[in-house]
Amino acid sequence: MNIALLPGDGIGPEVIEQTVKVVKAVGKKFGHTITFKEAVVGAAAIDATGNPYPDETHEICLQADAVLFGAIGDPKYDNDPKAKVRPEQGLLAMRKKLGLFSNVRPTFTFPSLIHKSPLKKERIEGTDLVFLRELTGGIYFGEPRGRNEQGTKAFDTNVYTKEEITRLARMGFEFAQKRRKLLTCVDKANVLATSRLWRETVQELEPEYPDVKVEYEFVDAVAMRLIQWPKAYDVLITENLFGDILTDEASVISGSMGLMPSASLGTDVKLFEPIHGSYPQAAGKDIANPLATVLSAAMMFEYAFDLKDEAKAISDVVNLSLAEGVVTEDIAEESKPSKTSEVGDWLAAQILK
Ligand SMILES: NC(=O)c1ccc[n+]([C@@H]2O[C@H](COP(=O)([O-])OP(=O)(O)OC[C@H]3O[C@@H](n4cnc5c(N)ncnc54)[C@H](O)[C@@H]3O)[C@@H](O)[C@H]2O)c1
Ligand SMILES: CC(C)[C@H](C(=O)O)[C@@H](O)C(=O)O
Ligand SMILES: [Mg+2]
Repeated sequence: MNIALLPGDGIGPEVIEQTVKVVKAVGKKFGHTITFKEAVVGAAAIDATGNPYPDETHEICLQADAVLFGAIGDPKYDNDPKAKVRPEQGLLAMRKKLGLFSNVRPTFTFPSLIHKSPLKKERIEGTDLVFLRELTGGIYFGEPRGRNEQGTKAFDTNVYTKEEITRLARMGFEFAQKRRKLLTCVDKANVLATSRLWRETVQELEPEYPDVKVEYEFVDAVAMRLIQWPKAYDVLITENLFGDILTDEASVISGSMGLMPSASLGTDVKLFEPIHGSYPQAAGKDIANPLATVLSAAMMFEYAFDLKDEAKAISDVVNLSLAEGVVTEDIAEESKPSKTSEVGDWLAAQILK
């Protein structure tokens, strides 16, 4: 297996480093030869080449069997709205050029962490839902975008084609068929033309999947119901921006942003990334939670290589680390939290035990 590593910025390199330890341990235990090739992306790539997603990085991704991505983003760009080149452009260009149209973002609870969520135990215990966030369309990419000549007016355009909606929705139906057979289409069809096309398209597909029950809900209502009664959901499909926002919200159910993994799937190579960002306040401090990225590697074994035992070996040791309290400060109890690097070492050692 040839894996491209894109650590990126902030805590990205630290969480990727721990994940590599875990992936290497899995390779050793199960007898896989795994090679890694590192490439720059984000602010690190701007510093090195002027381009947040250089051609060389793209080539390395295309040649890989899977990509592991850390995070991008740097306060020097976040605080300068006039910056012409931004790390986030690298992330978006990467998703677009690699054809990663579906970002699979599961939300689940960890038995030993239920009490870390600010939400009531009985509401969240047993939550098991998955968002399929459309990733290469919508307002993130629509044209025209920009400002008027005077710079006093700014605009973004939300665009979706039927084809873009159909391929994401079909994936949603297929996920639902393998799970609890409930699909929720999240939109704002009472206001937006794009959302009405989403609703219409999904309605047209319904007869092809008679075993799947489909519900249509407005995004504002889902924002509320998601934390009020998360167990009401199974598979949710939605556009790029709504999915971005709702999945950060959903991370509260599990207890920390540092826990939630994702898989970006599409037409070509598959990419695996935590849902969190570069958490600049923690960069270089060895305190960030590496588990979202480690669990993204579990998704890699499952989705890219169809190796379920290897994926389970990772999720099992993650659960063990949580139960035994070998965790970073965001989820640690009063006892001394472990460092990012200590969690990585512990997980790798456990896998090889
Ligand atoms: N996919 C990505 O690369 C991605 C995603 C989101 C944000 N960003 C970028 O990251 C930068 C920071 O953005 P932000 O502060 O809004 O989001 P963020 O996800 O980096 O951090 C938000 C908060 O979540 C928590 N958190 C995030 N990751 C954690 C981890 N591994 N362990 C423990 N706690 C964690 C922290 O409390 C943090 O303050 C920005 O430049 C933004 O553009 C990148
Ligand atoms: C950094 C940003 C462009 C990105 C997004 O909005 O997709 C992030 O929030 C994410 O969730 O991966
Ligand atoms: Mg986000």
